[in-house]
This record gives sequence, C-alpha cells and structure tokens, in this order.
Amino acid sequence: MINKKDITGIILAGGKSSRMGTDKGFLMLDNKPFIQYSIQALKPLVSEIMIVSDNSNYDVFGLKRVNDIKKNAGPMAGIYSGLEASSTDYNLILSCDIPLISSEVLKKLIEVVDDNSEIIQIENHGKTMPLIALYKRHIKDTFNGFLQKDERRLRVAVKACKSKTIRLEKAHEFSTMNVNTKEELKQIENAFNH
Ligand SMILES: Nc1nc2c(ncn2[C@@H]2O[C@H](COP(=O)(O)OP(=O)(O)OP(=O)(O)O)[C@@H](O)[C@H]2O)c(=O)[nH]1
Repeated sequence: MINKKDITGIILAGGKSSRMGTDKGFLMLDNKPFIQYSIQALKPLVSEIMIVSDNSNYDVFGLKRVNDIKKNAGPMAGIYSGLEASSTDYNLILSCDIPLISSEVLKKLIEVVDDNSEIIQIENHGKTMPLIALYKRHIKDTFNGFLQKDERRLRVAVKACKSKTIRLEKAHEFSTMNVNTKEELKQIENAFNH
C-alpha cells in the first residue's frame, strides 16, 4: 500500500453554490462546518491537506489555501489548481459538501492503487464520483489540455484518463451523499441523525 507521505488531501471549496445560495463548505451539521468533515476524513491518510478556493474565509482552518488558477471554470479547474500546488504523486480529492464521508471509505481508494490507474474513484448506487477519488498528479496536464480547449466537464476529462472504480458496499451507502439544495440539507440532517 502507498505511504501517507506520498498522498496530499485536496478539498475543493470554490464554485458558485448557485443552487444553495451560500458557500457549501460553511453549512453546518451538528455544530460543525461541512468542510470540517472532509478535513477530518482526510487527516489520518495524508501528509498535507490543502483547500482550493479563492475565499479567504477558509483560512480559519489553518490549512494551506490555493487560489483557482482558472476562475469560474468548475470542479475540473479546481482539481487542476490543486494538483499544480501538490508535491506528491497521489492526491485524494474531495468536495466540501459531503459531510458523511469517512476515512474508512477513503482508505479503500488507497488500498487498490496499482501501477496503471491514473484515477481511482468511488462508485455508489451505479454512479461514479470523481469528487471522491484518488488522482495521480501527472493527469493535471491532460486536464489543462481540456481547459485550454474550454472543455470544462470533469467526466469528459476523467474518461480521457486510465481510471477504475471502487463500488461501495451497503454499509457505506450514505457516506457519499452530497448537498446542493436546502432540501438536500434537510435530507442529510435526517441521515446523520439515524
Ligand atoms: N476550487 C473550485 N472548486 C469548485 C469550483 N466549482 C465547484 N467547485 C467545488 O466542487 C464541488 C462540487 O461543486 P458543484 O456542486 O458541482 O458546483 P457549485 O458551483 O458549488 O454549485 P452550483 O452552482 O449549485 O452547481 C464543491 O466542493 C465545490 O466547492 C471552482 O470553480 N473552483
């Protein structure tokens, strides 16, 4: 298994949050901001954690913060900025809106690293999740190529890389729930309390 010192944790916390209306990383669940759950899940598994966001309010967490190199260009551009700032071959990338995520789930991505795969992502209920995934640093060049062509769709860029997926078992089925709307915030509060 790869060593913790070879892995950086990268949390994406930029974007417009247009559906929610407020910055999703600062939504609260059980008196803790959402982003704190991503930080906690990454902590035991990585040597450093960075937050990719232009919002300096995220500096309260005392972590390295990286600005977006390409502005308003979505999660793929956020990943690109994070990988540019990373100094390790492996990078665990997480969004900031998945407060039920756990180290146990993320560990599964690290356990199946092989020489071939450039991206290893979680699959849950038949859906692949490129924002809960392990990325080799060198794919930043492929992503940059797409951004240069104004192709911003993360799934298109992931398809151009060698990837594999890890299917989650039932016990972890709620761990990847994300929140985009006020309605989904209520749903996650319910899932958290059960
Ligand atoms: N650094 C960075 N992160 C982003 C960017 N766009 C989205 N994200 C992050 O990517 C994850 C998924 O974001 P989405 O829900 O798809 O997009 P969003 O812009 O936050 O929200 P909507 O406007 O409602 O689509 C979240 O953690 C966002 O913070 C971006 O341009 N830069």
